[in-house]
Amino acid sequence: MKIFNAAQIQALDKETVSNQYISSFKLMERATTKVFEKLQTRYKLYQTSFVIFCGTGNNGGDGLTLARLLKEGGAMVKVFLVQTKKYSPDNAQNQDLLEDRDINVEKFNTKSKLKVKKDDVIVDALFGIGLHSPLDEEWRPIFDFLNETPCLERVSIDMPSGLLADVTTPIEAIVFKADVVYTFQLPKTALLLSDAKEYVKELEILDIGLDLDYIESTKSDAYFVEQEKVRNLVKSGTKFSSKDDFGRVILIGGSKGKIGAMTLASKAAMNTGSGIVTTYVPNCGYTILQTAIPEVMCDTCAGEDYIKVFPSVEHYDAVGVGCGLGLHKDTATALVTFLKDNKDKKLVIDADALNIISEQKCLDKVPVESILTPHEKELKRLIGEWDNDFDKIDKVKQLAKKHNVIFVLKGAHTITIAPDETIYFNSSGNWGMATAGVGDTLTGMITSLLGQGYTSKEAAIVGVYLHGLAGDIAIENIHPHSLVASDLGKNISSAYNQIAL
Ligand SMILES: NC(=O)C1=CN([C@@H]2O[C@H](COP(=O)(O)OP(=O)(O)OC[C@H]3O[C@@H](n4cnc5c(N)ncnc54)[C@H](O)[C@@H]3O)[C@@H](O)[C@H]2O)[C@H](O)CC1
Ligand SMILES: [K+]
Repeated sequence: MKIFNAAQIQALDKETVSNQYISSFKLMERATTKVFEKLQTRYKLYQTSFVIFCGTGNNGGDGLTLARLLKEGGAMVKVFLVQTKKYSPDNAQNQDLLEDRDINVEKFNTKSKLKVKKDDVIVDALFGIGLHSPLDEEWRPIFDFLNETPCLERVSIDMPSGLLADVTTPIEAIVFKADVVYTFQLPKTALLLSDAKEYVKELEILDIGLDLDYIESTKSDAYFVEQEKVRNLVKSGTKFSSKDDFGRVILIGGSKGKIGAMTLASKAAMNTGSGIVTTYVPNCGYTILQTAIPEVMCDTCAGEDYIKVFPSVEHYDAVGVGCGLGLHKDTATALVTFLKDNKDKKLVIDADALNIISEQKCLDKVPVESILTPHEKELKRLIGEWDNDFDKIDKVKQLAKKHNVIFVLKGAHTITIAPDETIYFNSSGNWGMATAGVGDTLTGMITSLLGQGYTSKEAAIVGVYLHGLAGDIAIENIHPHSLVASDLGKNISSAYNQIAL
C-alpha cells in the first residue's frame, strides 16, 4: 500500500469525487460510515455516550456525520463545534442535518469551559490532514482538558488533531492523545513513527473506496507493507526441489555468554527455509549449538570465548554477521579484515558487528547490497543523533544511497530503507516482541531469505513482515508479556501458512 502526503490525499479525494460521480458530501458519509461500523463493534452503542469535538473543516464534517449515525444507532451523543464565521460546505450541510435530531450541539472557542463525563467516549474530529502548521498556543487549555479529563476512551478521526501528516510536528506541540485513530484509505507517515507514540496507541486504516487508478498512477516512494505485497514476493518449493535450491547460509557470531543469540538466529534461518545452515562460533559455543539444534552444522574458530578469525565464506549463498559477537578488539580487527576480503558478498549485519563498524568508522567497507539491521541505539552509534523521526529517515536514506546498502530500522513499524530511496513501513508485529533475542531471530530470517535468492530489498521486506506475523500469531496463545524470541521461530511456519492462504 502506498503512503501519500496530505496534498496527494486531497488530490485523490477530488479525483474520486469526479471519477465516481459522487458528491464530496456523499464521500464524507461513506468515510464516516466506516468509522461508525468500527465504533459499533468496539462499543455497545445503546450503552455508550459519545462527546464529539468538531472543527470547522471536513474533519469536523466527519464528526458531525458521525454524530448523526451514532444517534441513529442508539448511542447518546453530544457535539461541541468550534465557533467560527465560515465552515466548509460539507461541514455546514451536516450541521443542518443535525437539527431536529435531539442532539445537543454546543459551539465553543478556545476559552470555553468544556464538559465530559468519566464514562464518555471522546471523539476528536477537530483537525485532520488539512492542518497546515502546529496548533497555536491558544488551543492548549482545550487540548490539556481533552487529554487529561477522565473518560472511557479517546478516538480520533483520520489524524489525532494537531499532528501534521507528513512533516515533523515539534515535540512540544499541542496534539490530541488518541487511544485509537481511524485513518482513511492510506496511512499517513506521521502515524507510523515512534515520535507519535503518545498520540497513536492503536491505528486502523479504513478502506473508503477512493479512486484506485489514481492511487496506482500517483508516484510515491513510501509504502506500508501488508500481507498481499508479501504474498506476491514469497517463493515456494516444487516437487523436485533439493536442499541446494533453498540456499546455503552461514551465520557468524557468538561470544561467551551470548551463544543463545546464535542459537536463535540459526534456528530461525532453518525455519525460514534455508537448505543448509552453518554457524560459526568461538569454541565455547560448539557443544551448546550442537545440542540445541541438530539440523545446524557448527564450525568453530581458534578463539575460546570470542571470535579471533573469520571464516572463508565463498561457498555460501548468504552470510549473517554479528549476533552475540561481542566487542573484543581481536574480533573487531578480524571483522574489518573480513569486510575488506569479501567486497562481493552481500551480508546481513546486526548487533555487535554494527557496533564494531561504528567504532571502526568503516561503513564504507560494507559490501554493496548488504542489509544492516540496527535498533535505535545501534543506529545512533552509526549515524549520531537526529532531531526527529523524519530527520532520522532522511539521514539514513542518504547513507543507504551513498553506500548502496539496505537499512532495516527496527521498531514498532520497522522501516526498510533502500538505496533507491524507497522506504517500507512494516505492518505486522506487536509490543510483545520488544524482548531480547527477537533481533537475532530476524537476522537469521533475513539471511535465510537472501540465501534463497531473494534480492536484498525483498529479503528485508519479506523477513521483517514474516517475523512480525510470527509474533502476531504467537500472541494468539501467549500474553505479549510472556512472548520470548524462541516463540517467533516456532511460529514462522504458521506465518508462511497464513500468507499462503
Ligand atoms: N480523502 C479523504 O481522506 C477524505 C477526508 N475527509 C476528511 O477531510 C479532512 C480534511 O479536511 P479539510 O477541510 O481539508 O481540513 P481539516 O478539517 O483537517 O482542517 C482544516 C481547518 O483547519 C484550519 N487550519 C489548518 N491549519 C490550522 C492551524 N494550524 N491552526 C488553526 N486552524 C488551522 C483550516 O483553515 C481549516 O479551516 C480529512 O482529514 C478527513 O477527516 C472527508 O471527509 C472524506 C474523504
Ligand atoms: K482529528
